[in-house]
Amino acid sequence: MKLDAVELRQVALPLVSPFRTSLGTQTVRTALLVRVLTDEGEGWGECAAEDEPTYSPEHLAGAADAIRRFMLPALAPLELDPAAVGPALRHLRGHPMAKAAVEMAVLDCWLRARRTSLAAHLGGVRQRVRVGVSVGIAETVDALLDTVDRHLSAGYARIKLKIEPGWDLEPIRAVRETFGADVMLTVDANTAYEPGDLRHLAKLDAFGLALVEQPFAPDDLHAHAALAARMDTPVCLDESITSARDAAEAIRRGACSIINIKPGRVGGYLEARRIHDLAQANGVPVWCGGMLETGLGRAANLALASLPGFTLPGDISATERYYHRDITRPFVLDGGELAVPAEPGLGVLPEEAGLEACTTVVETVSC
Ligand SMILES: CSCC[C@@H](NC(=O)CCC(=O)O)C(=O)O
Ligand SMILES: [Mg+2]
Repeated sequence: MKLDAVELRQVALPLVSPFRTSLGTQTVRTALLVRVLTDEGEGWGECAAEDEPTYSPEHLAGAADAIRRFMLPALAPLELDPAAVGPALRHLRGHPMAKAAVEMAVLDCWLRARRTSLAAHLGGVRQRVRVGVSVGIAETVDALLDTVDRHLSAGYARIKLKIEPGWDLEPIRAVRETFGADVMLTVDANTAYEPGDLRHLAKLDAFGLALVEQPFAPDDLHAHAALAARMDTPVCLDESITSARDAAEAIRRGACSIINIKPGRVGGYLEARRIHDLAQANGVPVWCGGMLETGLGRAANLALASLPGFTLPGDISATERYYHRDITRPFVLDGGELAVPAEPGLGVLPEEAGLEACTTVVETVSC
């Protein structure tokens, strides 16, 4: 498959409500979309990078620049298939989310031309996946309880609460006491705590949480291992895991016993599968994290979440959790589950009207 041209498009999707984490508050999701035009058809990819480099070192404008100036010139001369993209970009350091977006577009195009779904290509075993929802830091505990009640009524299989110093034990206790012991509950700190908070964090053991996600800095495996040794509640890593090699090291060091896999963070869906396989070989459950993706990334994440080792509900919420209007058909929760797209490629396409309505920038790079 040969690249003829690549379209880089920025879309801005207003959120239905502000989403606050320890990293800040989001009211709009600006996303970079990659469309490859090839001799075998077209394919779409979505870059997980956000406007600002707060979740990870990447940001949207930098990702677009890295794709435009370095990745496309490296790929243009090649006869491509999805497995060739990673090796062809290996000489470029970092930029996993930018690389993942390009590989995803090549995957979509290549699979559509071969009438194969991404789930089938990755080795999916489920037609539907149980999904959870991520709940931001709220103004008050009462407001949090209202939000959790709404999501439980919608049927979500797991509630994830964002926490940070000053917003942790009290809201978790209130949710547990209000909704009972049977609700699957997790927390995510997005690296907000310091090693000196270890004794405080160990108190999370009192709430029967399914996991505690990324309390410390991405590169502090020692602190995560120390907490894991002090707590019965499993420690899950997110920002720390940017490759299968990172996953192997974190497991070896006892820094995690569960992994949140985000294809953008690790450089693509093929590396995500490698992490899944490695985690399975080590008895480590995995689940699919979210980056407030549009329906393109949401569809691809459902394909990934259909693999056998994805045994915990992921952050793949229904479209309405974040957006009044998406660029693809909406994903609708049914009994706490979402259906895995079975059509070729991603199984979804942007809808012209919706796409144009939220497009802020579009450029075409000839290859
Ligand atoms: C900083 S918010 C994005 C990263 C965050 N993602 C979520 O909380 C889930 C977002 C979603 O539902 O897509 C995480 O660290 O897991
Ligand atoms: Mg996280």
